[in-house]
Amino acid sequence: MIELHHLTKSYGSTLAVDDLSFKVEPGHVTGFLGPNGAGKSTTLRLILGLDAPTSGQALVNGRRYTSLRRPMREVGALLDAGAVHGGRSAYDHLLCLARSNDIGPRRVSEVLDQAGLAGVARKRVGGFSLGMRQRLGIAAALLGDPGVLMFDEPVNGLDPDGVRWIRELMRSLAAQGRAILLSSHLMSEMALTADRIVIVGCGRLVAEATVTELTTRYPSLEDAYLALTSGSVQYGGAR
Ligand SMILES: Nc1ncnc2c1ncn2[C@@H]1O[C@H](COP(=O)(O)OP(=O)(O)OP(=O)(O)O)[C@@H](O)[C@H]1O
Repeated sequence: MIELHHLTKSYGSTLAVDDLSFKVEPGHVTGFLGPNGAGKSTTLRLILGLDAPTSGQALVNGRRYTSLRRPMREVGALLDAGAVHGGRSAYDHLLCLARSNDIGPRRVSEVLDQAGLAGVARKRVGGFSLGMRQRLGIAAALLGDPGVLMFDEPVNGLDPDGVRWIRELMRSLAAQGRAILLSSHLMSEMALTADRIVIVGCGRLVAEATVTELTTRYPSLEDAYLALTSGSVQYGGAR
């Protein structure tokens, strides 16, 4: 479970996250939506201890990320699939991560298999396509078999087969009782994958509802999103 309590982060005069409170419960895929610059990535970074909140707190299983003894066993995350050493093989990349968290090599092979990368496990990551890097990032997130998982735009660069794989993976991870936080701008995919939605705008909570509630009140999830965020779009193009 992820819990945010009045989470706030400012960078100079920019209030990136503003008094944000919500929970990501086990057994659900919670979609995390908001316009560009709404504070989604900052929130994910704060949950992972990659940045410190100005005030408030983000807890994973009741504790701050930085106080988790073996963090990969509690929470896995895909934030930036490009952040990988290109000179290493996929297997070696995952093995390094595994060793730092007391995870054995058998698990490395399991997640490579699960991510469909077993055939390229010994190839250098530098030669991977964007979709293959996404798959590797997902394999890394799964490495510690964590109960909490966070994914930032996981379908970026994936082909239709990969998109369906991600959708089914997210749903099966939730069905196993894990808490999944999924950030994406792809409304059609979100409607098929998530069952709960949190929408932020200008760092603040705009809406928290089930997909069913939103699609009952509005013609589609996209319509709900556009109506609810109309006042908080900072970078809208001319129409
Ligand atoms: N390290 C930083 N230093 C200064 N400002 C930052 C930093 N990180 C984020 N910001 C600012 O905080 C705000 C929220 O950014 P953030 O990346 O969290 O938004 P987002 O919802 O993830 O956007 P997108 O959908 O475009 O990825 C933006 O105004 C951004 O410019």
